[in-house]
Amino acid sequence: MPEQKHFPIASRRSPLAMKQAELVQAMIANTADVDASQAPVRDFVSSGDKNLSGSLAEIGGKGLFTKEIEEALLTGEVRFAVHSMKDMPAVSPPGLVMAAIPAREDPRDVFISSAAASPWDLPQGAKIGSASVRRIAQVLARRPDISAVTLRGNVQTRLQKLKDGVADGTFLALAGLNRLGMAAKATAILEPDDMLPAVGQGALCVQCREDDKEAREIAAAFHCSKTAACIAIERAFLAGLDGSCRTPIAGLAVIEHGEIKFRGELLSLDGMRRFTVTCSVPYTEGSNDKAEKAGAAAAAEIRAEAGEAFFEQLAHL
Ligand SMILES: NCc1[nH]cc(CCC(=O)O)c1CC(=O)O
Repeated sequence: MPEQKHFPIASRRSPLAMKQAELVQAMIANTADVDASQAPVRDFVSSGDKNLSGSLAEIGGKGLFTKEIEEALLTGEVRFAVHSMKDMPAVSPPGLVMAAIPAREDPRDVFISSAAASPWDLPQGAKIGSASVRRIAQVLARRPDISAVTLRGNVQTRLQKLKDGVADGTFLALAGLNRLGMAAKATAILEPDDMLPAVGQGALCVQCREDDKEAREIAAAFHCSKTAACIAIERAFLAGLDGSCRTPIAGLAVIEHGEIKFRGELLSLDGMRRFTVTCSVPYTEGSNDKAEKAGAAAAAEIRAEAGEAFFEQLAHL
């Protein structure tokens, strides 16, 4: 009798996370000698999802959304886990690997509001709702008159809170809206020059146990090496700066004419100080060494410009 293949996929329970896991389930079914029923999606409630009060920074930051799922991978309860790349901590926990980075969705942010066509057109003293220190700092940098309230929860919850009048506008990743078929909810798509996205935004991470050769081989078939090169430079930049979600950090790499072009940004929480760096390196398929070095160098450049006092101040908040 042939061996029964079983490749359960772990996901967070939110509608977006489940949708992302289903996308990966289809990739697995497409590439491997496995059908979807052999790769069921299992949902996990993370401590990040249970705790909807306060900002991400207050309740413990990155890692909060991935811990339970990583444990299930390590025990063998699941063979794959699907995460949003931007929620991944800078370092992989021991025993686990990023087995695949599928092709990236649109990395841009969107603005949602019934009060203005863009965040820059909001009335004087308007209130934005967000839990992202990056988005808040980026708005404050241009509109110091605007105030921010914490707005968390999944896409649906946030849209409802906006309707309830909790804030005059909010921001979401276009990738999430696209995957949920909800892009029509966007009032405006923000170009990276206007709002540089979070590192990893729009990309997924398919995680496996390091010693699970069979699962890793399946994942390799839907790995996108161009996306991975962009993620390599972005995450090296993030790691070189701090890596937590308490710091307003943005970064985006794109590949154009064989070059990886990167822009990174560091802001103070109030948006009053803003440091930008750009760099480019040749794209080499299959090797991300140069990309990683360039991301680390970009971080070092910004660190030197901002000065260590800038980081010490953040650490004491
Ligand atoms: N921080 C939560 C989170 N993690 C990933 C996404 C969106 C999907 C993506 O960036 O791939 C979101 C929601 C949002 O920022 O709107």
